[in-house]
Amino acid sequence: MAKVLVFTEVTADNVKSVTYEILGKLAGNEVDVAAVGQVPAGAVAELAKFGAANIHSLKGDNLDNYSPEGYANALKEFIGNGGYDYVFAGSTSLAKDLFPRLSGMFDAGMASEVTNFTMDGGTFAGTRPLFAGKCLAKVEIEGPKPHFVTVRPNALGMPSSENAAAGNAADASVSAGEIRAAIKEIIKGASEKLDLTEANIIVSGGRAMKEASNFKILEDLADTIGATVGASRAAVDSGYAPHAMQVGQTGKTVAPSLYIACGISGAIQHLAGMRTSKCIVAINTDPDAPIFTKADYGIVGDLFQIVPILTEEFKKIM
Ligand SMILES: Cc1cc2nc3c(=O)[nH]c(=O)nc-3n(C[C@H](O)[C@H](O)[C@H](O)COP(=O)(O)OP(=O)(O)OC[C@H]3O[C@@H](n4cnc5c(N)ncnc54)[C@H](O)[C@@H]3O)c2cc1C
Repeated sequence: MAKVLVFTEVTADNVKSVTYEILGKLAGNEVDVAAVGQVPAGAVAELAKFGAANIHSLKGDNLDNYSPEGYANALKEFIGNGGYDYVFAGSTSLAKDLFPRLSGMFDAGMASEVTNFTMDGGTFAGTRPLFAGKCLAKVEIEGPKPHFVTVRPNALGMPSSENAAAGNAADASVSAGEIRAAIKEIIKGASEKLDLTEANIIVSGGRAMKEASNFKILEDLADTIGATVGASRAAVDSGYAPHAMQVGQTGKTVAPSLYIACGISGAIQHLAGMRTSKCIVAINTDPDAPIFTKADYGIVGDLFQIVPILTEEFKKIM
C-alpha cells in the first residue's frame, strides 16, 4: 500500500472530474486529496465516497490566482511534510505547467499524461502514448520519492463502484514564497463551455467549415447534446477558430466518450489528439477520407446538410 496525494483544482462547486477517475484507480492505497483554495463542501462528500481519507484546502497569501512559483512553493511545503510516496494530478493545462516544476524541486521522477496505471504492491506502473499515439510506453519511476504522475482526463473513466473513506476535511496554511512571475488574468475562450480536455462529448470542425461563422451549426449541435466545440489545425490556421480549440499533436489531446469530426480528413497529427476517444463519428463528403478508418460510425455526406439534421433529431429526443 502506498501513501498517495491527489492534487486537484477546485471549480465553483466541485473539483476537476479527473480527480474521481484517479481515486477509482487508487483503491486499496492510503489516499489524501489537496487543492489550493477551498474544496467545496459537496465535493468533500463525493471525494470521501471515492476513497479520500483526508481532504486538504491549502490556504495562504498570494494564492488566489494560479502562479507557477506560488503554487509550487505552497505544494512543496505541504507535500514535503506529508511523507507521500506518490503525488497524482489530472493532466490539465495547470498541472502540465506545475508538476514538472514540482518534480524538479524534489529532484524526483515523473510520469506525464499516462492513460492507464496499476499500483500493484503499492508500486506505480503506467502506460503512456508516444509518437502521436503510434506506440504505448510502459512507464516506471525510480529514485527518491515522492514520485509525480499526471493522468490524461477521461482516459480511466469514472469509478464503477464506491470505496468510502473517512473524508476528513481540514485547512492547511501554506506559503506562496517569492513570486517573480504572476499570471494576472485567465481569459476563457468564448466558445469553450468546458475545457476540451475534460469534455465528455466534442463536436469538431475542419477546413471544410469554410469560415468562422459556419461554426455556429456546430455550436447549435453542441448546445443540444451538451458538447464542447473543437477544431482541426487547418480550421485554426485559416482563422475559423482560436488555437484553444485545436485538437491534435500541436493542440489538445482529448479522450471524450463521443467525438464527432465534421469535415476533418483524419491526418495523423489530428488523430494523435483524439484517437483514444471512446466513440468516433465522422462526417465527410469523401468516402476515402482517412478519418473513416478510425471512425466507429461514418456518414458520407455534406456536413452543412447532415449537422443541422442531427441537431433537429437530437432536439426531439433530449
Ligand atoms: C508538425 C505538425 C503538427 C500538426 N498538428 C496538428 C494538430 O494539432 N491538429 C490538426 O488537426 N492538424 C495538425 N497538423 C495538420 C495536419 O497535418 C492536417 O493538415 C490537418 O489536420 C488537416 O485539417 P482538416 O482535416 O480540417 O483539413 P483537410 O485535410 O483539408 O480535410 C478537409 C476534409 O473535409 C472534407 N470536406 C470538404 N467539404 C466537406 C463538406 N461540405 N462536408 C463534409 N466534409 C467535407 C474533405 O473531404 C476533407 O477530408 C499538423 C501538421 C504538422 C506538420
